[in-house]
Amino acid sequence: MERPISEAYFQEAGRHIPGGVSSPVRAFKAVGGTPPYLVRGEGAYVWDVDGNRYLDYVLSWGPLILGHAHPRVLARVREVMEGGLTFGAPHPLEVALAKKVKAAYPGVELVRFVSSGTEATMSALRLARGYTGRDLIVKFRGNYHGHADGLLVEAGSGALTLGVPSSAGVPEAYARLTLVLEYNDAEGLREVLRRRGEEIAAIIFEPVVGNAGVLVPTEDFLKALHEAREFGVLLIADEVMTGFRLAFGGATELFGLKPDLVTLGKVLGGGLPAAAYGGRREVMERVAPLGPVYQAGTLSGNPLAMASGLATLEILEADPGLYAHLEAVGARLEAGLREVLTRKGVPHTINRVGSMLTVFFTEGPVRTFAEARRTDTELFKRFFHGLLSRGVYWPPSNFEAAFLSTAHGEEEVARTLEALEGAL
Ligand SMILES: Cc1ncc(COP(=O)(O)O)c(C=O)c1O
Ligand SMILES: N[C@H](C=O)CCC(=O)O
Repeated sequence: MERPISEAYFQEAGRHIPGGVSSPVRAFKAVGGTPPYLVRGEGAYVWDVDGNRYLDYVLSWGPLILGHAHPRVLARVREVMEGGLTFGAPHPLEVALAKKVKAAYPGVELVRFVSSGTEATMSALRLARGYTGRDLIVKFRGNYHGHADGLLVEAGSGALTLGVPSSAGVPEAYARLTLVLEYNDAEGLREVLRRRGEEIAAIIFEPVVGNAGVLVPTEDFLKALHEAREFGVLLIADEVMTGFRLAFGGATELFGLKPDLVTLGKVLGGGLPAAAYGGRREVMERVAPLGPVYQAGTLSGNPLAMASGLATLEILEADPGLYAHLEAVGARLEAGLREVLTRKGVPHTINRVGSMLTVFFTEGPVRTFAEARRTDTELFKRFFHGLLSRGVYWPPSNFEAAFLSTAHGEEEVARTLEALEGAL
């Protein structure tokens, strides 16, 4: 598969944009080679400028749960666009989308829209600090919550892939306010709560981790997280990746979580930049203009993003069978990958929840960040390029989740397994 036009663009981009990309994970640093310049998508497939077609498991890193260019989503965006792009004023679609969020997350009494997951988590933490009057926060090793200072401490995703999990430019004094614990270490968490619980404003966590590859929470870990509330600590479920993906009510619904605040993004915007944070009225009433915690955004609640998000959520809400489809196709893909890798004698562990999946190239179990790092990244590179050259676009790092959309089905699973056989 040749990509001369993508290669020329990437070379030129490097002269104008750091690393040639607008977000580091796109640069293929973990796997080498040139990223395809994607210019068109339809359903489960994307096309690059060179005319190559790929089966897409990146799906813009999660938002496109209905696949690319869903006709009803595009139609709604077009219709709203005709009236203008943005007003910087309240818009009826914000009200409609807020109601949808509340229907999906019964614990959310008030919700504020922002434009990225980073803004959502950053704002939720500011709110938690403003509400509790405490400074410390807790996060987990290998979890990624966007690139706000204080959250870029032992972070997952691109930060982990590029080996800079604790970013330069984050003042040490600031990083010291972030306590980093092991994901799935319930006893470690309990111990910290006993010692410092009364200084901690909030615990932020990925309910199913996607940013160290997929890690599934243990029951005891989820229990320990909820015990934090006995110390007056706010629990923030970062559902930017899992929200509306694992179920309509995300991981909160799937695992029966009771967070004080939830952060959302990705699927919420249906492919345009929308994100949100929300929770109990008493906490959310501290946000300006009701309360003293300031947070604002020129394009927050942008009508186009509200329209694509609303159209996406309406489709998901109207047909619960879509989640059953994602689960069935996910299970089929998982079983097929396992069968091929086992038959070829490749050591592996597959972690999957619904439509999020990672193949780690190590014996399992893989429940923690340390276990995830045991994956054979050299083997992953060959897996990735073996698939890419056969027209299957897998996330270009082992520390990411592959996503399915409702447009993925039996045919796509078969195509993937065939590509894997060829690659191996
Ligand atoms: C769990 C989680 N939280 C927060 C973010 C940050 O979102 P964004 O990239 O929209 O800033 C991401 C993804 O980037 C994420 O996966
Ligand atoms: N893992 C990240 C978000 O979920 C990938 C997106 C990015 O950093 O560009």
